[in-house]
Amino acid sequence: MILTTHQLCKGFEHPLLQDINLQVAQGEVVLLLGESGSGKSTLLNLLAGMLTPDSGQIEIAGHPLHSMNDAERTRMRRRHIGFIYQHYNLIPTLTVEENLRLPLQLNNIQGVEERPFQLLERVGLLEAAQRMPASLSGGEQQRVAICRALVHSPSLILADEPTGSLDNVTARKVVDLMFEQVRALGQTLMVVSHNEALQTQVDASYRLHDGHLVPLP
Ligand SMILES: Nc1ncnc2c1ncn2[C@@H]1O[C@H](COP(=O)(O)OP(=O)(O)OP(=O)(O)O)[C@@H](O)[C@H]1O
Repeated sequence: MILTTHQLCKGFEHPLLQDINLQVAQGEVVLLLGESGSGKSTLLNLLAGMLTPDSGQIEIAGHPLHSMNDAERTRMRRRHIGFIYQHYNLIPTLTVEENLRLPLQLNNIQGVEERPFQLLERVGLLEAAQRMPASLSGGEQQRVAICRALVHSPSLILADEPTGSLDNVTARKVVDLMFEQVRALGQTLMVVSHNEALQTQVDASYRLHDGHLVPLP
């Protein structure tokens, strides 16, 4: 398993996530649905090591996230997680190419100098390599962000409402492209969305409801 959680619990003023048990295998694409405020982003942030659980365990690629200190969790996140945000979160002062080189530099990954260009070509944005993010449309920025999440071949890609800022037509194209690239590269993805129709495009779907993770048929 690439991702395992055991009896994971998290609350703020009130209990939010209760006894979350989840298993995701290498290469699986998983959809997480749930009403606004049900805790979807909180669960993703726990899996990314950006929040710590109140109790329970999280293992990513066999590494026990729950028992790591802050520095270890940051290293783990950089190396093993690719994150796709609703608002793209590209670094505005770096070119598209430089944005894609950053995960490689942070992880000291060498010998893959062509990889940013190969990924940009796959998403139809090779000509945009030297442009600044602000000069790209929202859909184009999200295609770059998908490349950034894939570039260091992380164990797990987490996407939090990746099409939430896009119009319907662009959203559809971007999400299709994200699934296509993730599957072509054999990557593992967990995507949060409000779009129930995505259930037909994934391997497993869950709904967060009343603090519990309910598998959908
Ligand atoms: N750091 C925090 N401190 C206090 N409360 C928080 C914190 N983070 C999240 N919450 C609360 O936890 C609940 C769940 O938030 P979360 O963002 O995980 O929901 P969500 O399912 O992703 O919602 P949406 O679909 O609207 O993005 C909300 O009531 C939110 O206010």
